[in-house]
Amino acid sequence: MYQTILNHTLTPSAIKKLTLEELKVLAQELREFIIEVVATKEGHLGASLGVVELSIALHYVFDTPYDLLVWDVGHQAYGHKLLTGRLDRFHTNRQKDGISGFPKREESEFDTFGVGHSSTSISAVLGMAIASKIKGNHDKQHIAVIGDASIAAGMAFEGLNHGGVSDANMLVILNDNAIGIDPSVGALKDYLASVKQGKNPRVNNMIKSLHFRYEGPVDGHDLASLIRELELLKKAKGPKFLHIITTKGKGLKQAEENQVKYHAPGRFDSKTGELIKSNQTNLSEKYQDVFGKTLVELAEHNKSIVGITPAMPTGSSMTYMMQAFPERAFDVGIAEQHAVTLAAGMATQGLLPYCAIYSTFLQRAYDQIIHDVALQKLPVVFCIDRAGLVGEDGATHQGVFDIAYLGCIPNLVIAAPLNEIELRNLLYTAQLGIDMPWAIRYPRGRGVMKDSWKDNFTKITIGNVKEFRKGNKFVILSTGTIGNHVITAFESCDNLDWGHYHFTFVKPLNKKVLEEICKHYQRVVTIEDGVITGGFGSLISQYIAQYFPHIQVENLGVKDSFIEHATVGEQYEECGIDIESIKKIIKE
Ligand SMILES: Cc1ncc(C[n+]2csc(CCOP(=O)(O)OP(=O)(O)O)c2C)c(N)n1
Ligand SMILES: CC(=O)[C@@H](O)[C@H](O)COP(=O)(O)O
Ligand SMILES: [Mg+2]
Repeated sequence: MYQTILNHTLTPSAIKKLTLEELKVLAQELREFIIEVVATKEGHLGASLGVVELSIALHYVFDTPYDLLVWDVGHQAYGHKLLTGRLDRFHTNRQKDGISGFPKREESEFDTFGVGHSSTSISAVLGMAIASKIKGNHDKQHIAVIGDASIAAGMAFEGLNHGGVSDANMLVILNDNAIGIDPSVGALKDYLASVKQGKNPRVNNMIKSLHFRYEGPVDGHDLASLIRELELLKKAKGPKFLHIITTKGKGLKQAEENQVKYHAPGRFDSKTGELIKSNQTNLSEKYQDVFGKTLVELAEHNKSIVGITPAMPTGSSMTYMMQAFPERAFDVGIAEQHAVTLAAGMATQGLLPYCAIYSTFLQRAYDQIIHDVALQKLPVVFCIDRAGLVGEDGATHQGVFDIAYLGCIPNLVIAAPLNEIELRNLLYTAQLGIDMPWAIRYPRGRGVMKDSWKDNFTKITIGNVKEFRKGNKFVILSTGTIGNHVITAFESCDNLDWGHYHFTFVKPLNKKVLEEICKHYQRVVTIEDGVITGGFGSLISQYIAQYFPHIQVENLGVKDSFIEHATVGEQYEECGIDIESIKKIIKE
């Protein structure tokens, strides 16, 4: 790997001394460096490649970190990280104790706002700009870089709506590459496309009508034009908007041609760009695919089923439903709140929406779950993907809160299958007829079944608890796929006096079985791959404290802290819910 201009001493003040030609070389080197590292260390690729010139131009023109720069989502900020003193550590990106894959305030003074969930940047910079004004600082600039998919979210519009009537020194840069993770959707996308084609000057009016000074569209890979525009906007006061056009994956042929796959491609050959295929054979199915394929099977027979995803068709495997029943499957863009209330509206009219949302992003739609769905007891099936620990995306993306935030909502069934077959049967059972919403949570990654999971469907009884082991003194109660760790741990421990029960349902909790368990055992250990406070462990502990106060309970799961980026295995270990930790508990 060579660097001439890009090197560890490079800082924004050094960048300012470079000529335009040198900046162009820097752009080339930055791309090569990102490609080389991401090829082996993995991570998000296409988005960062697309904003290489923008990253350089921003640090060249603005006085960062004095001027405050916020990257929306932050998956495109690798160039920014490399230009702000993190080149030496970039190979640790997303690894345990390494740098985060997203901007993070404690990591660098150049990371002015922690990000990971989309569409927060405009509100954040407006808040900063208003604070600067109140503190009497009128020359500071506050810049949000937001993508075309992220700007379509309600929250971004709320920020624009407020920003337009402020006289805050804010600059919103729309990085328009016409794609999110999957192709962008919605009317705004069409609107932006027509502006690019020069057909529709109305978009200027749309932004202008919100009282922003509008500039663009500008070629976001043309450094000279970018610098020129930014220099002009730097001098201007008040709310400003710059529309730039870029290509996601710019500079790597495959990433430009297959933008969905190269959003976060996994390992690839840095020279050829070809993906490196795993040589593992006989892999279990991914939970997302069990969901996606089962949904199609169910939808073939049950005409009331519809599918909804907010901007994650590939990630959630809603793509299967979209291909099989295009008129019954909806990608609504980054709009979790809308997705949930849309589902509620459909449910009032007799449809059965399967609303697939990552656990972490469902947090956005909390009020809608309570107010629009549960309160009205509407039959919506929340298919909560990426529930539990998610690995390298880290603290912003952990799906560890859902049991806690859903557990307190009345009129809601919460299920956590043990494996692919149970997930499939829960999806099946939900469409047999439900009189309230269901939430079915399942994790990122692959299942545990070595044989086919595509068995005949079996109805699951609400409140189902499965006894895996009978013991006499001690018992482990698990919910969800983490129960497989318990099963494996017991396989290598003989003659133990431990029992093990898997609770398919966290809500309603099967009190009858729980009572029998409590009468039989003296010590209870609960385990879950989510937060203990408010989670499965808390619910069990509450029950036991009330009715069997003599029983000793220990809760395993995520304690009161955010779990940072690492492999999922390392995160399990950190939380004490990996197989070895469980073995230790049962042996000791
Ligand atoms: C609230 C929320 N929902 C979904 C996501 C998942 N997500 C991450 S990046 C992304 C697409 C962003 O597209 P865009 O804003 O156009 O940026 P680009 O990747 O094209 O640079 C999505 C849907 C998220 N981070 N936050
Ligand atoms: C940046 C972002 O939010 C997504 O790209 C996320 O990283 C996707 O996660 P999965 O890899 O689990 O689909
Ligand atoms: Mg985009």
